[in-house]
Amino acid sequence: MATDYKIMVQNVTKEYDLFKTQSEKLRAFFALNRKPVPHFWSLMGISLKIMPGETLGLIGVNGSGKSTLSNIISGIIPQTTGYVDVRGDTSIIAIGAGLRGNLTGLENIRLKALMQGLTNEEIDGLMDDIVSFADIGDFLYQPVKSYSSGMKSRLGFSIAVHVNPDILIIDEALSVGDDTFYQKCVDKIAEFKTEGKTIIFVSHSLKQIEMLCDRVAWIHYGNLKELGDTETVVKDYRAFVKWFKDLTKKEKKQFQLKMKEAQKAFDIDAYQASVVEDRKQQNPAEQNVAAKVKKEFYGSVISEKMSLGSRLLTLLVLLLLALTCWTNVSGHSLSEVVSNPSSLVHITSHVDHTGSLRK
Ligand SMILES: Nc1ncnc2c1ncn2[C@@H]1O[C@H](COP(=O)(O)OP(=O)(O)OP(=O)(O)O)[C@@H](O)[C@H]1O
Repeated sequence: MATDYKIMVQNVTKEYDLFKTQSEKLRAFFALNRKPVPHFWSLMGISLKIMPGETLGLIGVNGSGKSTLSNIISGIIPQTTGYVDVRGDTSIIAIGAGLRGNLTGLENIRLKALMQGLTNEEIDGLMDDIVSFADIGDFLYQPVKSYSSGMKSRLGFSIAVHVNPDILIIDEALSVGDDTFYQKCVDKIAEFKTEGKTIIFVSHSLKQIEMLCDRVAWIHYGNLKELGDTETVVKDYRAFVKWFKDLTKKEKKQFQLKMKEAQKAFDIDAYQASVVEDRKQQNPAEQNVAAKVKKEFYGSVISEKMSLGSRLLTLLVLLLLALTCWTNVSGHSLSEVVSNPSSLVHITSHVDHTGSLRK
């Protein structure tokens, strides 16, 4: 049944503005005439469903959008368009994901568990198990910023599997551990599978994918290239990797450039129009398709961009704030300044011998 899914992702896109510096970002924020900023579409319309108890693998070359998708599903970052329905609590394990560098391992355990909704008593009850699974010795009392990536992964994995999530998202976390820890994680994942939990498993290791996943989604430069049973998708992906490896250095560069250019040139309005057209063809009797699709695209997302009106309002508030501060410093009353703005340049306040501000 279509409603049986645990996770549904529909027409999900993710756009990044490519500012070179922070000051460029700030200038663009206050600019009233929007200069075109280079964009990059990390995801260009992903739709898929994940069933309860299923382990779905995410594969694809570096930068194809796997982490972006898993971060959107786990709620770490918002999508630009589209609908994401996650029916249950998620716990994401990526190398160091959600760990605070300045806090010790122990403090991180408590913080992450509290954020997952556990009480202090429940955390006390789990602490020994989490510590023993992570097995990082005295590093537990050190700030996480001093950890190696393997240690971060151990701690992150241990916390994530012990807070008992419905949905486990594992993003490359097994790639940095040693063999013993790797085996422990694989056993834990197998245990989760038998308990019927839903797992998203992101990995470059096709062997791990083949061993653990029921189905696989191949993400290819922001698109869902293939979704299907593990054997077929992994076979097709291997063929692509072989094809790519056989290219000359120049051809490889050209191919990558072409794919990245397509991600920069992606037209969200044209994509939306194509979704409307597909839907009309599939279901000619359906009414108000364009309006429905628009709602599905933007109904559940908060715009990350401010409208011109909001920017003008922010600018006005900041100016008023600056004026109030300056009026205060100048020692004049607000009504004086309003009736005679030039009084602002004549500061009447001074600091007396006790260090207090006097008018
Ligand atoms: N904050 C950001 N700003 C701009 N671009 C970003 C940002 N985060 C990710 N990207 C870009 O989005 C694309 C997808 O990145 P993502 O990390 O999802 O890929 P991935 O498939 O997980 O890669 P990998 O296998 O290397 O981990 C990349 O081209 C990346 O450079």
